[in-house]
Amino acid sequence: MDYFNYQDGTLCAEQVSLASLAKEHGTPLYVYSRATIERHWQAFNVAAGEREHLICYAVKANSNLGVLNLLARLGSGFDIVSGGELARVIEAGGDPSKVVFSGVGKTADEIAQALDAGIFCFNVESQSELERISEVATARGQIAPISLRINPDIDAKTHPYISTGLKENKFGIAYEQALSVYQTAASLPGIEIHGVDCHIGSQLTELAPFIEAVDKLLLLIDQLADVGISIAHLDVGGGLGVTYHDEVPPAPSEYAKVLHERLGSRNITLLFEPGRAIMANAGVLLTKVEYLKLGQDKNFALVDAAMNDLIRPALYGAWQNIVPVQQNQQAPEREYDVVGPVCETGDFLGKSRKLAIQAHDILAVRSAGAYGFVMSSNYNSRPRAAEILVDGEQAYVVRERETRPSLWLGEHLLPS
Ligand SMILES: Cc1ncc(COP(=O)(O)O)c(C=O)c1O
Ligand SMILES: N[C@@H](CCCC[NH3+])C(=O)O
Repeated sequence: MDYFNYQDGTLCAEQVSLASLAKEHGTPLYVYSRATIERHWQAFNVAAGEREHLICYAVKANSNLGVLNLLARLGSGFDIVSGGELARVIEAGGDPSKVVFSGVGKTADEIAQALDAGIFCFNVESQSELERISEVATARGQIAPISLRINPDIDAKTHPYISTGLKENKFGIAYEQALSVYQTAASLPGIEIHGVDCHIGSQLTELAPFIEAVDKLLLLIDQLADVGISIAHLDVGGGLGVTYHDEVPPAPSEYAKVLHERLGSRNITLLFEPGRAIMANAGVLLTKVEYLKLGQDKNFALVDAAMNDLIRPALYGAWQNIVPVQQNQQAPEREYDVVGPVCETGDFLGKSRKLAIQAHDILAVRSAGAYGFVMSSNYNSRPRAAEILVDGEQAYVVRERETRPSLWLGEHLLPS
């Protein structure tokens, strides 16, 4: 079931018409559905079943405070990659003791901040980071709970920019070195070994790479047991794909089923770090058609959202569905490139889309809830969009549109 559907010819988020939201709040506008977010999170929670587990939502996918608060209320954990994300989780009412801290470049300040907050686990990405965490913890009289992020050298079969589990990628500790780095970890004063972690990439649409990775990690866990290092949790990362176009990714239940089969009767807590699978199809980006530009070879629909609002099409050549929020009976159907006003040829939201539209119509870019607003920028001095969270018949502004003055807040002219 899709909570974004047409009711009387108008696309709605739950019970709220997107046309009316665009009218009231202006465009570009991000709109999220609470029911969808909750359903997607529960799909993981139910799939994890009776086994001890923690779902650590990947904050990077969408770090809006309203969204984080919603997930915190469900009892979610969080996967963070910066001190800023930790601060947002805490501000939103998230429980720091359910936070895992990933990322290849944690600074000493961020490590200290996470230790003080009492996070669940550091996902350590190199031996040098491990040593630094030990030093920071020891200096503060603390012990850091850690897992090592292992790079299993597996092809996730996704876009190269979001593939993270190959030897050539900067992420994690090489599988061959894992045992020896764990032994170093066991000898360091500020470190307590809790888990094994991996994350091989994002937007995976097949189970095979996940299974291959887990099998390698279970082998490692057995080798660790042989040298007296016991592992309490296995963090399988995020990465489960979604349907943007015609992909058919496995459901969380299918994914969890194979994990349960692999884990069998092992006494091990299972951690997931889903981001996209929870948020992508829980959000849309609304944009208004400003002009139609008809040409001999190409037609352009110039809209008021651009690559600064949603960079996925420009950055990865990503395809996201673009639909009118209201059927336009008057306009002829034509093929358009849907482009923004930014001065770059790469500034497009979609190419060769068949649409029956005219100026002032509102379009919805679907599947925009993950890696949408969070990757937006002020390029071309464009203010960032507002964000709305719909809950049944109610719509809440969870972030106000940037006003022009906020674009130069904190900037200074040279003294005269
Ligand atoms: C360490 C880590 N965990 C979780 C995620 C979330 O991934 P996804 O949004 O594909 O679920 C990412 C991003 O790819 C990541 O780098
Ligand atoms: N930003 C990427 C996903 C990045 C995953 C982060 N590790 C996307 O939009 O698909």
